Amino acid sequence: MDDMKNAVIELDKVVFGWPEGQPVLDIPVLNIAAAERVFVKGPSGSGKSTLLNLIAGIHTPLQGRVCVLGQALHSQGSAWRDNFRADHIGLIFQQFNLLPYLSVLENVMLPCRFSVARNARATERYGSLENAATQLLEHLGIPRDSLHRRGVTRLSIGQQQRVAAARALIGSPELVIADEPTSALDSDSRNAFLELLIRECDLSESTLVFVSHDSSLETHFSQVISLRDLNHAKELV
Ligand SMILES: Nc1ncnc2c1ncn2[C@@H]1O[C@H](COP(=O)(O)OP(=O)(O)OP(=O)(O)O)[C@@H](O)[C@H]1O
Repeated sequence: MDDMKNAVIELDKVVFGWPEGQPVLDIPVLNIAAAERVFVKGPSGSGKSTLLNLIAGIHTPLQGRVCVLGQALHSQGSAWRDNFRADHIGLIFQQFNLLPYLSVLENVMLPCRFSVARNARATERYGSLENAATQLLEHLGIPRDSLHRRGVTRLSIGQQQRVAAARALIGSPELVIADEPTSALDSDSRNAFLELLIRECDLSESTLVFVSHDSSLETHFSQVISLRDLNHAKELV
């Protein structure tokens, strides 16, 4: 029971399938505790992104319970889940999803425009939103002045990925979810990026759930989940 109290993510008898298809996920149980660094691995098509989308409340299950930070996402409507995600979850996507018409700083500050709670946490910790974004970018290796006011399209892929990480981390969300954010990088850059990401998650006490098909990254994490083992959906086993 103590584990459950401490759980940031709890999945119970979760089944998810696309309309008119067989279930792609059938997960009897998954508990992830606060402050864990979780690596989710599995072959292409095994449902890694789908699992992340369930945890983020982007999708809801056909059956079962998905609880995040003690909230039952499966029984809430999409507007509630959108607000919950904005307040509590930082997302890093494979394609980064930065807004091309905004500067680096504006992209990083964006989540705080949609969440009073994250805005308040960022401002409290760093004095102002702009200072929060500036500090985070510097921690992640994007130096001030030269780059911060630039449009994001004028950055390298590695730099864009760090901007995406700063955007996910601003306002210290309790949960950071990253979907293959290192796939465009060489292995040295992957390791350097991961070390920075984990250090920042430690500083903001965020739980990290990180998906990759690159098993060499496993050593950075406190918990490794294999979708082959976790997922009982028949066609994927
Ligand atoms: N929008 C969609 N509509 C229908 N089927 C989908 C959709 N998105 C994904 N799928 C299917 O769901 C299954 C799981 O996909 P998912 O993207 O979660 O896998 P993944 O493990 O993240 O793959 P990859 O490593 O290639 O990104 C796959 O069979 C995929 O074809």
